[in-house]
Amino acid sequence: MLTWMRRNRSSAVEEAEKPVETGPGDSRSASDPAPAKPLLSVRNVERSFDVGGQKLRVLKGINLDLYPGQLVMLRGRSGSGKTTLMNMMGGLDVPTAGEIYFHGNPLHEWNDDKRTEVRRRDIGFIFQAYALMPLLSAYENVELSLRMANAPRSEWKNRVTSCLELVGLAKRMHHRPFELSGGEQQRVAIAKSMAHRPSLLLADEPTAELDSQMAAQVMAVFREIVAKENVTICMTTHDPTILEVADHVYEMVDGVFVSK
Ligand SMILES: Nc1ncnc2c1ncn2[C@@H]1O[C@H](COP(=O)(O)OP(=O)(O)OP(=O)(O)O)[C@@H](O)[C@H]1O
Repeated sequence: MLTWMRRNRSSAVEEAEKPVETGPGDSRSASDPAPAKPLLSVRNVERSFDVGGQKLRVLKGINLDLYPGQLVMLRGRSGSGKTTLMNMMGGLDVPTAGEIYFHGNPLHEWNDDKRTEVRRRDIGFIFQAYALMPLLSAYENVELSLRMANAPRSEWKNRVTSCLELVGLAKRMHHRPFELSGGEQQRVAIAKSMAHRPSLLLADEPTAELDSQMAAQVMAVFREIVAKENVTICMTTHDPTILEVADHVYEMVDGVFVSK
């Protein structure tokens, strides 16, 4: 219950948490608010796997900060290490070396149970394949995520309805996945991933299965969620046509970030 209420922030707080743009022309005075703290920080992260007795170095010293209210993209060739990094940002895996802080907490030091708890409460995942329950309607799929997050039952109806409205599916609420297009199914998956009010949404190739028009709709929904829900979205993509929607793009080549 507390968790649920904690995420219902006032708009004043949301404004205060937005990142402050700084740059060469920035003329912030002493009275201006301090820059926002990162929601998630990745510091010198490395990840290796043992493959057939050999050490395979996949991530070779990654640094990244995600701020509240940002849409960030990771771009790179297949095999460059994007999913490996996302798995660690979401607490599904831990680095071989380096540190990951989520809300200032050392995710890299936490055991599996503690990371699972944070994941359930405060992180949402969106995958390339939509991960919906086939026999449940769009409404029931989204409701399921509130049940699993132990949100109070009295909140379910309003929250499910508003999430499905936000992704533009108010009129498709009672359709089951097979009665929806790929783009609509992905938008249900987005509504499902954000219903419990996570502060971070991680999306691995969310537009890979979609045509360009459906991909554009999904990206418009992402921008809307970032603006209205005070959530940070980090997604991977191969698609150069959607990069302009991002606040920041990290380009990954062979386990390191390179400047574009
Ligand atoms: N558990 C694992 N054990 C061994 N090797 C792994 C493991 N996970 C990932 N790898 C290897 O790490 C490399 C990077 O994989 P990763 O899935 O992170 O790339 P990616 O950039 O997300 O690729 P794609 O765009 O195709 O999804 C690949 O060579 C992969 O085979």
